Amino acid sequence: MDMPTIQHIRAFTLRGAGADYHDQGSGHWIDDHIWTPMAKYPEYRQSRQSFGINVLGTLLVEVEASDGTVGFAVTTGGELGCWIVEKHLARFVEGQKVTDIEKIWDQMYNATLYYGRKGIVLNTISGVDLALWDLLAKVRGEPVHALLGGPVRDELQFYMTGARPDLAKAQGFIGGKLPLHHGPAEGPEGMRKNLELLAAMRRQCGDDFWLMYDCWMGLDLDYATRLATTAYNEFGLKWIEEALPPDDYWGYADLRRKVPPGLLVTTGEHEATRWGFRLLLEMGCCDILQPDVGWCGGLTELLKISALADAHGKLVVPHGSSVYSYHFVITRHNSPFAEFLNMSPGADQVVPMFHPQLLDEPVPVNGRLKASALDKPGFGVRLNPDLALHRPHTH
Ligand SMILES: C[C@H](O)[C@H](O)[C@@H](O)[C@@H](O)C(=O)O
Ligand SMILES: [Mg+2]
Repeated sequence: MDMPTIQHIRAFTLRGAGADYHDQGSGHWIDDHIWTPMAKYPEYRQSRQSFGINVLGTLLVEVEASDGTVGFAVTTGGELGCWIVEKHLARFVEGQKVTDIEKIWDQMYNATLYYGRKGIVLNTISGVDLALWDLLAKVRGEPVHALLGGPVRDELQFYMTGARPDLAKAQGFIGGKLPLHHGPAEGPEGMRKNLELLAAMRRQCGDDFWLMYDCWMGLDLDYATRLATTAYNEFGLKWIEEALPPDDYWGYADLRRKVPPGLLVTTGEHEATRWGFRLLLEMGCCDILQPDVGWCGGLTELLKISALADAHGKLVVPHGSSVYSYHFVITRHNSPFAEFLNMSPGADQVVPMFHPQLLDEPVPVNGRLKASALDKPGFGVRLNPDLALHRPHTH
């Protein structure tokens, strides 16, 4: 079978939720006094949007093959990502066969090494890579998971991230991950509030339901150790997530040695490439790796990260990224469950994570998603045709 070639790559920006899921309206749980590394400044404590968590917006990458097939993907990247695609990466994509995914990835990564390695450049490479997997799978008329070796289980099971673990339990999820609202700058009073919230959720959810705290890089080693120890010993916290800044590999290794055996330390959503995750593994930083497939280098890189973690006996539970992680998780033995980020303002409705950008985006039913729900070509989603696309740059 002669494989078609990639004729065009186009990059667009989109505003308003979607892949840049922090870009929400006011009154949303995801922007309500959640602790961050900026929260030491009182003026940036109430709202993460106040310091710019949503400045990037969504990057939409579209790739069109010579047979007319179009693949696409969305991630966090906005206009910066558009520039990188149109002015730099396009030359490695156009003219290549739709099967040349590995070569394209290597050229995108090495050509941007002098200014990339992580952050917006890897977000952008991830977006291109996911669009290429969508395209190849559509050309072959298969779901992406079939190109990865196929499902290893009949269904996905999810924990839910949001302000209402009590509702997550009622909706059939296996656990609830809370955002942390207070940190070191708010002293003992803040610590007390963190523990009171967890205590209340434990009372409402019972003893067996998983409860986790997501600290979004915002703590120091001493505070994280004290919070984790009391939260585990008194309220059965299952894991403490992203307690420290991503570059503090040494801090994570210390935290993991200091916390009680049985409490899991997790991180990785702001880490990128197999080399970054190798550092997390070899320095003993965490028990579960949580790469975001739209930020770590895409599916091509996530497969490498996953194999490395598997050899170390570690789980890979990708940071919530909708269908882009579901097609991966269903095919990996060391990814036994997935994250579902609740994007309803009150964290009380199960709504598509990347709404309104993806049509046909599957959502968990009773906290689960049958593998068969992913059996459409590509990632199985369509771009909402009513969206206002903006192409800020061309090549
Ligand atoms: C809920 C957290 O503060 C973040 O907003 C969330 O995106 C991420 O850390 C997660 O693990 O879902
Ligand atoms: Mg997180």
